[in-house]
Amino acid sequence: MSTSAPADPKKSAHEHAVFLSALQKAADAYPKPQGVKFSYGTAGFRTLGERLPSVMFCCALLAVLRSKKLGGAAIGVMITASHNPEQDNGVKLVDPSGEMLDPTWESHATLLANCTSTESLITTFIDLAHHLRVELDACAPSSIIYARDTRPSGKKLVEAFEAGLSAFQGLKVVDLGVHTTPVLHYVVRATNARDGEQGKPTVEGYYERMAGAFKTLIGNRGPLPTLYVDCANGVGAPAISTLSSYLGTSLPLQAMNDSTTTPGALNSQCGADYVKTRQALPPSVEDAGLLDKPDTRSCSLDGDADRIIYYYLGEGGKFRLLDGDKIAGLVALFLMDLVKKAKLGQEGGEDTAEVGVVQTAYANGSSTKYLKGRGVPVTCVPTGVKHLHHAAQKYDIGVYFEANGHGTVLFSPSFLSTLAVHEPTSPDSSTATKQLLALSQLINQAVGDALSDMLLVEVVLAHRGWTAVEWDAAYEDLPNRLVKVEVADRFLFETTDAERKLTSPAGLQAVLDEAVGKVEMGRSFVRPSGTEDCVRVYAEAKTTAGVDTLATTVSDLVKQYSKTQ
Ligand SMILES: CC(=O)N[C@H]1[C@@H](OP(=O)(O)O)O[C@H](CO)[C@@H](O)[C@@H]1O
Ligand SMILES: [Mg+2]
Repeated sequence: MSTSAPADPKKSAHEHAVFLSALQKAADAYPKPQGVKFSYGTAGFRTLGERLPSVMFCCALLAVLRSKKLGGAAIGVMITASHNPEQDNGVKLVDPSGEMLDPTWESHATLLANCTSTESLITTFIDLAHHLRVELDACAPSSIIYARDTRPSGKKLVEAFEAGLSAFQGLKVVDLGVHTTPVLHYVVRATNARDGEQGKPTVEGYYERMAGAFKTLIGNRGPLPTLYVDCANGVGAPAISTLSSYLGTSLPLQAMNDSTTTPGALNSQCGADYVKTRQALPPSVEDAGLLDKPDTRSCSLDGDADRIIYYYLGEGGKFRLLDGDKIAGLVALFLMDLVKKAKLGQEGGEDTAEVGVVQTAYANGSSTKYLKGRGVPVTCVPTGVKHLHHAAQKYDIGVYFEANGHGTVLFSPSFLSTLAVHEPTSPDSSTATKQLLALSQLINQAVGDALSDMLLVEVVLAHRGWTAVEWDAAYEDLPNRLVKVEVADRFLFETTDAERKLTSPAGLQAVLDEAVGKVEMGRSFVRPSGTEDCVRVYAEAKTTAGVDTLATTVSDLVKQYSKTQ
């Protein structure tokens, strides 16, 4: 197994035998359920919580392997199923930088999770370690940080995960307990950073850094009007309560849907996904009548608090959605103004930094037009945060958001170095430079984060002196529809051009183009979901009638072509 000669072969062989026996004993308690095929997708493993104990065990083995492979760097493990129903759960690994697991390791996770016996699991694991040239002995350091959300199945899944860890000697293990997904990503990133340059690697460090930067940015503009936060009855509820205590009076937060113990309440009739897909208020928020007061804004988090959607009631009590696209527009233009004011160029010249926005094909056409019309470079990438994150890293300041409210803003290391040594030539440029530095601390640099994004929106609104109404005035969304179509085999559907065109089934794209051409300002695309067993159809058009026709026509064509293959 080892490529280098062990110092004491006898001792080493003995240790290995002890390890194998411990692994076998632990694994026997977590057999793979029969008839289930697990797959590590965009968001890790995700299915009914009761099916996942064996997967959790495997994830412990893989996390240790990855940490040892990376010289003992801390690897994160998050147990959550985000916006999915309460009975679901899931698990994903987080790389040392706080980003999603390296995609080349996803197949290793799938391989381990599908082993049907303890023997095959152990053989597969040992072979994998050999193939990846990883030393499994206790001398090779390994460090794991894990957390879970509030789902009832979480506790048992943590036990299964810990059973996997227990087979190894000399691990450094940190159990953060019940926290949001972005907290876990932050702590992993900060733990692996040099000299605390990403903040203190603790939960307290996360809240302190964010709240401190917020107070700096708000200055004497506070206290802001109360913000109503729908917590989806998930882990966002305790997180909002903790954040509130750090914020003091600078931003009064009133939590709604904050019951984490009511059975079945999680993500039910509330939360960011509900609001975005239904384009309506959660019934509980409507009943509370809180938004009837003028200019009151509200937001919804998802079940693990990495997504956020804003909304308010406009003229005549009409529901108005402020989604990920609207957040990206608000934030990108604010950052561009700050970069300009900071005069980062030579001898007080103007901007040298590029602020870009990354979207997916789900971004509303009006948002893309709005950004491009204001000189903001826009990149379109396939669905999934890892694609957006990587594309955003190419800009000095990369703003990325999925329309559903998952996103963040990344500051490149070279841009941050420029800011750090910049010598402002005027009070305005000095203020803007300080504000950009504070923003880089406010905004989660590892992953989309509902709490940090919420504070970012509040900062921009306060600086602009805007309510939700002025923010919303940027552009009018084109009417749009998102439809799920159930087909026998969604993998028949293959895409190209950032998922905007189909290459299979043969001939379908040509008839789709024809259908789109018949509708004024029509746009539509079809792709297989990466997280659910369905094909998704997106359509938008100038009018509601047009978009309804287009969505129905395209869905019908999808059904028809899925049968003719
Ligand atoms: C249209 C849509 O909202 N798709 C979601 C959904 O992906 P699908 O591959 O479409 O199932 O879940 C992903 C993971 O949470 C998220 O990144 C993505 O935005
Ligand atoms: Mg989520």
